[in-house]
Amino acid sequence: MKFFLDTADLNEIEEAASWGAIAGVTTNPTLYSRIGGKLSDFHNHIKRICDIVDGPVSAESVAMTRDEIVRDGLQLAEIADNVVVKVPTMVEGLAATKELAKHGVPVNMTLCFSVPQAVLAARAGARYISPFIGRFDDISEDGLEQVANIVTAINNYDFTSSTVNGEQVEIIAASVRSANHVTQCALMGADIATVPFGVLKKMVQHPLTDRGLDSFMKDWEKVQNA
Ligand SMILES: O=C(CO)[C@@H](O)[C@H](O)[C@H](O)[C@H](O)COP(=O)(O)O
Repeated sequence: MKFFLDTADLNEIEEAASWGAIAGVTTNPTLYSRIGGKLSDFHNHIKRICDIVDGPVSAESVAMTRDEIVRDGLQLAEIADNVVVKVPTMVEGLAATKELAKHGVPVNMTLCFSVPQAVLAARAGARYISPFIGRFDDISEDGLEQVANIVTAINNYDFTSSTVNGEQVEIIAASVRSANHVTQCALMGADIATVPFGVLKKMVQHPLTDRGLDSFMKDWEKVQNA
């Protein structure tokens, strides 16, 4: 399983990259607005992220029609070799994904909430598919179960004939809110979990690690004073 960082914050990306923990970054319009991002600086900002991270960096198109998404996507793909264009799972998005894949541009189909949406995304040539966990939990449904169904359905088939360079489509579990979400995603075989920095920090922690470390340090002090 790989981890992407779900943020547009350069400090968080630099810190997490220094831990050797992340294989990529995902951003979205909300995350960019959260850091006070400006439209005029968007492409430069994505470039800065691409310079820090040695792996795919998802940048979202906010266009709504096929042609606009394709135009937007081709421009985003020009920013750096590791840009992945994020496209919403909708009819225009599927058509744009097919077109972008033909141009050799990898697409991450986002806002995916069902097995049929995921299979359609894979057929259209998406390189990544992002089902959301937390948003289901927000409406009192089981987000983990939905993502597990999508992982199973996608793994039932070979979609390599549709993707750029015949690469295998990968599932990015998104809207991850807790370390337990990560545990369950790993057990169900999700390829990637994209996690906010706060969740990444919690993933490192365990109270028994802290307790064990504390007792080792105390015993080592005894050794020094013996
Ligand atoms: O779609 C992807 C990754 O491909 C993510 O960036 C996705 O937009 C985010 O995980 C979600 O928007 C965050 O969701 P939430 O925790 O705010 O509900």
